[in-house]
Amino acid sequence: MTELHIPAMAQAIVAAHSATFAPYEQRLPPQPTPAATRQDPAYLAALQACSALGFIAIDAECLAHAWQRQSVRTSGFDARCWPSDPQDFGLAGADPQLAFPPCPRALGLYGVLPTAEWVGRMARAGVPTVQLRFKSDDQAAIRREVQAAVQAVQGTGARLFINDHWQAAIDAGAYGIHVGQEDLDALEGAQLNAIRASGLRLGVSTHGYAEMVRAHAVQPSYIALGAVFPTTLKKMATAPQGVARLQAYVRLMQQYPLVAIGGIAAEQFPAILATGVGSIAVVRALVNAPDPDAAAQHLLGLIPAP
Ligand SMILES: Cc1ncc(COP(=O)(O)OP(=O)(O)O)c(N)n1
Ligand SMILES: Cc1nc(C(=O)O)sc1CCOP(=O)(O)O
Ligand SMILES: [Mg+2]
Repeated sequence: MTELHIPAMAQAIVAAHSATFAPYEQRLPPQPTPAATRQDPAYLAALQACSALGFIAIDAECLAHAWQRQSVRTSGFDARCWPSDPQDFGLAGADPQLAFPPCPRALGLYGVLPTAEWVGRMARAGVPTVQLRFKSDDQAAIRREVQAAVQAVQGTGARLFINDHWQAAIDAGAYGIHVGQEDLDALEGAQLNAIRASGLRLGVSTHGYAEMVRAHAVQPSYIALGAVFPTTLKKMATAPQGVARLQAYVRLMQQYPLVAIGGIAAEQFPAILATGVGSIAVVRALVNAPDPDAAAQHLLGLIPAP
């Protein structure tokens, strides 16, 4: 394959996959093709094509490398074959010594909740996985809220993850910790080792291919995939991924328990579950519901119990 073929190869990829990513393509406009970091034809074609399909630069780069590795591994370039083999993304060969403790593949309905009171209420309603997402800089208030959340789930059987405040979570004996990419960047190696040594499970947020690869480097207990749909809860740095991308991520990340998050309401549960994720995380679908306990019962009826 010579450089003359690269535009044709890129067009073949776009032609084969634009229908798959079409429902959200309108929201994800073509991106500029980033500067190439290598010269292999499959890599160059995929870099152009994935940018045209709306993948941001870091994800187009990641996909282009995977497409190149796939072409070498299968001894040929096949535009129809969207990369989904972990080894093509450098995701194979986990080190069990460095992995965080496992959690169930299916975490079921996952309530992400602003206070310990909400955590207790939803745990008592039967939500099997809950997270305290308490945003504050007041260390004393954080410790109080985390301890109250740990107490609030006692006797309910709910698994409690603490968002962001990992030291308070360890000290209070929560089930696990959830961190985002920026939280991960801010953690020093010794701090990550301290979380691992604590025995708490670790969940990590991701918003595309590059972040999934980054998350894999720490071998967390689960990986969250978001934001699937637009959310008004917080300002997102990346566009909503849509169900087609979620499906592609689930195919690739089968080695992890997977949680879908972002703008998900009852109507979308069947489509999200059909992708194969084991858990759906929601905030507003519970917290903003006119009757949160009834909303929890409704959502619990839509998702298999873990
Ligand atoms: C289950 C789950 N997924 C993603 C997030 C988002 O975490 P993060 O990126 O750290 O952002 P903040 O929640 O801290 O604003 C989450 N909390 N839970
Ligand atoms: C807290 C959070 N993190 C997201 C991510 O994609 O990382 S989306 C999100 C908000 C989810 O709230 P709702 O269910 O109300 O849309
Ligand atoms: Mg965070």
